[in-house]
Amino acid sequence: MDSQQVDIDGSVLEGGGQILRMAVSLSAILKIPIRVKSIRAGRDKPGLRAQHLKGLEVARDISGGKLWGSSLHSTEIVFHPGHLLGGNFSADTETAGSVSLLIQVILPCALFSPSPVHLSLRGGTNADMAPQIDYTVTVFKKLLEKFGGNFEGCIEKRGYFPRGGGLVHMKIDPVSQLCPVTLLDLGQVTRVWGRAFVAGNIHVQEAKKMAELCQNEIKSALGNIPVEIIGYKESPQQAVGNGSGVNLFAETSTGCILGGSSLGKRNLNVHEVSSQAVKELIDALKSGACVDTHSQDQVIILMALAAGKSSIMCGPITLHTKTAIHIAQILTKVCFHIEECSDGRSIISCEGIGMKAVSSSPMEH
Ligand SMILES: Nc1ncnc2c1ncn2[C@@H]1O[C@H](COP(=O)(O)OP(=O)(O)OP(=O)(O)O)[C@@H](O)[C@H]1O
Repeated sequence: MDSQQVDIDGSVLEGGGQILRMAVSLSAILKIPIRVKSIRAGRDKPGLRAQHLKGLEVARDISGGKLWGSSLHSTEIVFHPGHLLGGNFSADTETAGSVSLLIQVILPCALFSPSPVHLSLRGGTNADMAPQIDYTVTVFKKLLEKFGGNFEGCIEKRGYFPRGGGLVHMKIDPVSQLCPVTLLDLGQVTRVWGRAFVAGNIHVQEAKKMAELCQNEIKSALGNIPVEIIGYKESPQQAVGNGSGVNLFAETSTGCILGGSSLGKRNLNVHEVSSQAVKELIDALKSGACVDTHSQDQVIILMALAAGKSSIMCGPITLHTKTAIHIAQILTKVCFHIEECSDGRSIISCEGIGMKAVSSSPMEH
């Protein structure tokens, strides 16, 4: 290991799990040993939760690295990466801990592995405070494709709070380099689609009602464009436990894709669940930003690693995005610029480092 160990403060800005995920991914890709302290100090229950722990363990394995301090509730870890590997990897959060957040830490590593990476990930597929898996395989996938990356995702089983138990398979193809992306014009909305789902002991009529409500609200907000929201019940073979929610997506004439989503909760009725998702989507579209508030922080790592200048029109910069930029700047030394427009939007740009994948690995997993 020739680089010096870098200290990362997990309490800065958002102070959540994203700091750990980004730091570990970049550490593995750039082969920079790190120590992350004060992990999730900004959260009610600081330290590693199952989802963070399992993500770390796969990052360790995919990078042939060494990990110290990785136990539940630990607030400090040391990670020394080795060489990235292709092959098969699996993780199980054993809770409703989000599969999408496992993907957030593993996928960037897999992009720079010497051969395809196959993942089998168990946990919550549609969990709160995280991308629903539908968002990852639709919105994030399309954005990743713009950077020249790709993956195939297969949702074999869905899992909800509190049991989890969902199962997602992914195949991630390595890139030689990521290409930079310019997204400055939202264009016109050309199509909205989505799904309202229920599973377990919730009646299919709830899903159908949510779909109808979303369809009507979107039509009245956006006018005469194709809108197709389906409502259905997951079969018992396709889902573990009870759950419900909505995932909406909009595509525009300039190739942008934005999402809005919500999850059913005991104290929310179908009107509230559908309105939440519609509001998220319509607010994002009305802001004129080319990415929604959630993708905003998720593309930062791709921008930093791409070969050349990326510029993306965003809405007001979120704390998650500021945090992602902070970590990317420490580890890649890339300088991000934020240009504030008079209408409240912001353009994030940076000259990425042009990270190259290694062409062969000493040992496959
Ligand atoms: N509804 C949503 N749709 C898409 N992405 C989401 C959604 N909600 C949250 N995210 C994304 O999930 C990630 C959550 O990061 P955060 O630091 O809060 O992680 P965490 O691991 O859940 O940790 P913690 O429990 O410490 O908050 C961010 O990338 C955020 O953009």
